[in-house]
Order: sequence, then C-alpha cells, then structure tokens
Amino acid sequence: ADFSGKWTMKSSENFEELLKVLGVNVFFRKMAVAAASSPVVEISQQGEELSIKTSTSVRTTNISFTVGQSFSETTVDGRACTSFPRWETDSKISCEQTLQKGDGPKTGWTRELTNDGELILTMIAGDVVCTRVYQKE
Ligand SMILES: C=C1C2=C(C[C@@]1(C)C/C=C/C(C)=C/C(=O)O)C(C)(C)CCC2
Repeated sequence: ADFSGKWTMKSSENFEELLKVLGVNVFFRKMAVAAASSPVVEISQQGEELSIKTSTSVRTTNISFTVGQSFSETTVDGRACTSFPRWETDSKISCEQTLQKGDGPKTGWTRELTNDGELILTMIAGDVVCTRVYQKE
C-alpha cells in the first residue's frame, strides 16, 4: 500500500480521552484538542520507507522510518519512545512504542489505508483507542 499524499482529517474520536489516560493536564489537553482539530498530514513513501509530517497550529512533528526497523519518536504526549513499525496487513502498519525512560500506559499507533482511499490513524494508550480518519486532499 502507498500512503503518499496530503491528508486532511475528516473525523476524530476519543482524542481527549487518550490524552487524559496519558495524564495530560486539562490546560494542555484543551490546547491539543484545539490544535489537533485540523491537522494537515503529508506522507511520502518509498517502498518500506515513510516520512510523515503532521502540522498543527501549535506543533509540527516529522517522523521518518522504515517498516520493520525500530526508530525514535515521541508519544502523543511528548515523551521519548522507541517505536517498532511492522506490516499487520499489506495496507496496515502497526507500531508498538516503548518509553525510553519512566513508565506509563502502553502506547502505540496504527495507520491503515482503506479500500475507499481513506487513511485511518489509531492511537492507543492503555485501554483507550483514539480513531482519526483522514481524506486525501
Ligand atoms: C498539538 C499537540 C499538543 C500536544 C500533542 C499534539 C502534538 C497533538 C497532536 C496530535 C495529532 C495532530 C495527531 C495526528 O492526527 O496525527 C501536547 C499534548 C504535547 C500539548 C501541546 C499541544
């Protein structure tokens, strides 16, 4: 599957609940919910290598990784972690995260291309799953 393209978010659920489980205080939760309500995601993929730029009014994150190889990134609440992305199916990448220091709820994410061309991002923290659906611009 090829995730390349410019994506805008169509729907989001459980995003604030995700941040709450991660212990983000209400001030930063409200900021994040507002900032993350209209993100722009740009993905370029070359085979197994993906670069994902997620732009919001407050913070822009860039990650680059090769599926099957671990890399360093931060959890959604900004803590350094080691991530291990792998193909769950030929159109879904699942990524488990391990905090580099300290401890907290188990976190991870998945990104999946659906048959009707949407991109589904799930972010997991403990038993909370946040689901965000993106459409190609
Ligand atoms: C703006 C964000 C902020 C935070 C996280 C982030 C980065 C949330 C954005 C997530 C997106 C846009 C995910 C996606 O849809 O890929 C913090 C909690 C540190 C608080 C400061 C504002």
